[in-house]
Amino acid sequence: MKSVYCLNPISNAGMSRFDDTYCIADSIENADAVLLRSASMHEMTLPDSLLAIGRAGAGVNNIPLDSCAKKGIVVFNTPGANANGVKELVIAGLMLASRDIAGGCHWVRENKDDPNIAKTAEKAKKAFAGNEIKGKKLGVIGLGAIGVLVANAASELGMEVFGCDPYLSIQNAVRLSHHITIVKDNDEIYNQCDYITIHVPALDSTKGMLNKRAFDQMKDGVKILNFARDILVNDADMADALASGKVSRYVTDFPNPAVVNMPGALVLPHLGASTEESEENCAVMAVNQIMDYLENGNIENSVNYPSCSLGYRKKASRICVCHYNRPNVISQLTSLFGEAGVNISDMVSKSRGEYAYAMFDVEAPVSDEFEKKLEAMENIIRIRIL
Ligand SMILES: NC(=O)C1=CN([C@@H]2O[C@H](COP(=O)(O)OP(=O)(O)OC[C@H]3O[C@@H](n4cnc5c(N)ncnc54)[C@H](O)[C@@H]3O)[C@@H](O)[C@H]2O)C=CC1
Ligand SMILES: O=C(O)C(=O)COP(=O)(O)O
Repeated sequence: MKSVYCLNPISNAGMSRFDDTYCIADSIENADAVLLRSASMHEMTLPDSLLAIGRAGAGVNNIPLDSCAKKGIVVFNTPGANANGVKELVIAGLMLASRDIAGGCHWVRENKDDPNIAKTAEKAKKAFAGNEIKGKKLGVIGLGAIGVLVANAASELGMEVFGCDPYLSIQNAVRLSHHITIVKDNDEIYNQCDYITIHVPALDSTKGMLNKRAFDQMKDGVKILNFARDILVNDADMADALASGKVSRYVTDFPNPAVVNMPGALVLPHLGASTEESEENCAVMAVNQIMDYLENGNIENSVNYPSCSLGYRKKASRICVCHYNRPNVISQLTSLFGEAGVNISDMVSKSRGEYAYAMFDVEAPVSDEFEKKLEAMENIIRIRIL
């Protein structure tokens, strides 16, 4: 029986795919797999039993990817599965930044006991007037699953859209509307856009990228949207930019003690992916990937190991090897197979940075002694015999 532990509630659309060879554990101890959304795993002690982590979502800055790789724990995410949910909220964010919808609603609530509210509203409304987004320039930083959808939707709404992504993938490039202007660096976006929305992962290289240097290049009164991660924006510099009027609105999906106290900031409680549809899509994708890894050893959409597949397991045994990406590992493995008289009927080997993964289908079951020999080899992180 394989044991799965959930650190966050995961949609039943995904959980119901687990058959009776799985149990949902109430502790991480002895778990084979963990499923989660935004819970942080950085301070957790992970059991030796843990083989896989499935992030039902895109961002993986809540998971210690490298220390997991070193323990042979494969971490998966669900690319694109919640992108439409986020796109729709970003479009709402553009409206919230342009029209004082929040201020207007607040005024109505505050005046709810006024019997003449209909008449008073007609006088009060001028305080909440705004601008239209049509014809304005939008800069999209990061043209991944979400950025492309936001760029295309904003263009459909009549905005002039500029996008920047130094690592733009071919798949995303072909999804991008031909109305979008691709620029070479973010400075071109900072210089000319009325609205800027950021859709990059939280990495050491992107942390604090929207800072004083960036704000100084922007147009006065620029509106910033952050539905990616709070640490992408330098909060102290944002507070100054809002106070000086350089930034006229900051719409963010990430409350923290600094941002909730900034006048001009409109803060949502991380709602981007909180739609029934996104929760279902992410859960189904995460569970499918975890089941395929636990049952067949196949890796799809991992963020710390390469993609690697031999399809469904049909032979007597499948040997799956997490190892360091160093010379000679595969030849040493295949020599050991040869010495033990184990015939390989199919194999695949892939690498990703410092780590690599290999799978061997063999004709006959292998002994415990053979497994121990494989485990004892240099540069081997984990051996799994299925
Ligand atoms: N508010 C919410 O609920 C959600 C937030 N997110 C956040 O949004 C981020 C993006 O999500 P997806 O679009 O699905 O991911 P993705 O991986 O499809 O796209 C990220 C894009 O950023 C690009 N990129 C990386 N560094 C860059 C840089 N310095 N400048 C410009 N582009 C750069 C990459 O090349 C990639 O195309 C996630 O990492 C996550 O932090 C994702 C889903 C929900
Ligand atoms: O997928 C992401 O990166 C998100 O930020 C969504 O997070 P959530 O699953 O809503 O906790």
